[in-house]
Amino acid sequence: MIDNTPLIKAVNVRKIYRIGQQRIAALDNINLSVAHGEMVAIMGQSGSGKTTLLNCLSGLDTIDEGEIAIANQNLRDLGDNERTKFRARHMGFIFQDFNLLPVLSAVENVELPMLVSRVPARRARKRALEMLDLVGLSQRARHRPAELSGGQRQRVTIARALTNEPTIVWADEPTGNLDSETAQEIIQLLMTLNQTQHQTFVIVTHAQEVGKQADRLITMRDGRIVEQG
Ligand SMILES: Nc1ncnc2c1ncn2[C@@H]1O[C@H](COP(=O)(O)OP(=O)(O)OP(=O)(O)O)[C@@H](O)[C@H]1O
Repeated sequence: MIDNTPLIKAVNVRKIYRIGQQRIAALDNINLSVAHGEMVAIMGQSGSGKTTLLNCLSGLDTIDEGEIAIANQNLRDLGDNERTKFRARHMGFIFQDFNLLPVLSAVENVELPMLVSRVPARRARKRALEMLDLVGLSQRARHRPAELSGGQRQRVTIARALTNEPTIVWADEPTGNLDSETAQEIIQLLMTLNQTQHQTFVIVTHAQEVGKQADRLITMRDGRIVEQG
């Protein structure tokens, strides 16, 4: 049977930040659906709510109104611990600043989420090496982050995000700390993973190139989606 349910569904989502008397509607009536295998870019000016949207969709942050369902699971129905487990099982994350552990080698960084999920050590090592191969870094498996270039570090982060075969990978400014040539390589890698592995990506970015190459571009302004091409 064909599964037509969207992988990500957000209905009338609002998120308010309160600082003293001030209320900021960081997300204002967001409605959004993302299908399995889509590559979606979220763009918009600084402060328009992109990171807030990513954090709310991924359950890192809570919402004030509306509903968010991921793979048919309403996030509201999960307690904190359950939400953490749900994230570990279904989601991978890529951030601008890589978030790699400096004392671990590339392969150890990549296998970490698997060891946390209690994958046996030998299997985790094998898969981590396969993932590093997939992102073109097999020759650097024993290097620590400080011994890698920015682009190579981001490849390690991407390999780590994909190890647990996540349903969705969220990326917040994945090329933000990279020069334009390296950024283009990373975008190309994400596109290839989207096409060959059918990996669903939701990417917050300022890079026009990502917006142009994604299946769909969502533009935000003042907490609202103003365009969903
Ligand atoms: N923890 C917080 N407390 C209060 N206000 C916040 C908080 N986080 C974000 N905001 C406000 O919410 C709005 C949306 O912020 P957000 O970080 O989502 O924007 P963004 O589009 O990701 O910006 P940038 O491109 O600069 O990263 C902004 O007005 C911001 O000042």
